[in-house]
Amino acid sequence: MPCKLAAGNWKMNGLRADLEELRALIAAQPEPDCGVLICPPATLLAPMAAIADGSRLLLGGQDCHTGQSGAHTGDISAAMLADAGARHVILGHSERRADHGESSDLVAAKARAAHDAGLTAIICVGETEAERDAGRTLDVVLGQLRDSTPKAATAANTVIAYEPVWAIGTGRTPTLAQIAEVHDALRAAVPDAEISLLYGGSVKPGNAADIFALANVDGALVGGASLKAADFSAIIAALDAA
Ligand SMILES: O=C[C@H](O)COP(=O)(O)O
Repeated sequence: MPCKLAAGNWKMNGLRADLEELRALIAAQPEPDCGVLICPPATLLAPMAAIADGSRLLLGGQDCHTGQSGAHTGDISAAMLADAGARHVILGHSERRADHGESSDLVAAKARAAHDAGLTAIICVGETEAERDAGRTLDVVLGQLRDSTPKAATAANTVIAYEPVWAIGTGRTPTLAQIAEVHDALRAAVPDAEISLLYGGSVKPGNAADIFALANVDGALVGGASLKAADFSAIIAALDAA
């Protein structure tokens, strides 16, 4: 059975003052049944690792380079993330595909680097609104899955996150039937049937339970609602109850 995971992506948000939210989250959810992961900006990984020491909270990065070291100014490697306390890394988020022109081939190379460093790669896929309107959702999502996922991916080293681009940060979510259609197709296509499938895109305390009730949704990749301990804690509780 795939592992349940509530993953928070802080994106380019968070200063040291915001570490209080992490302390509050650990206090609110000391013994979650599901995996709980926070992916902060790289600047907060080490202080978060110190706070999370002895708790069940997992930490992750938001991107990594394809190499483990070298002359790549401004980049960060999977080995560095692991050294700072990360167990996971988000790869191929639509914001990186759009802002940095990342291709699925590059995402696959980054995923191999993550695996080599012992990290679990959270590989993101998702269609734009124009692609959905053109009836291309499954073609786009399954194509990204095929091209972004290393052949050696297993449930032990890979998680897939379905994030419709038009639902990210907009307050709009697909219908439950639309989420189910994509997740059912992903389940049939992943190289290991035990790989966890996360939904992401405007997940909030108010809609989490309905999304988590879907058969092939094993958790969520949460942006805005992961920044506040109270909201993310409610989403974790909904996943534990599903
Ligand atoms: O990585 C998280 C997703 O992009 C979702 O962000 P959101 O929950 O703010 O819509």
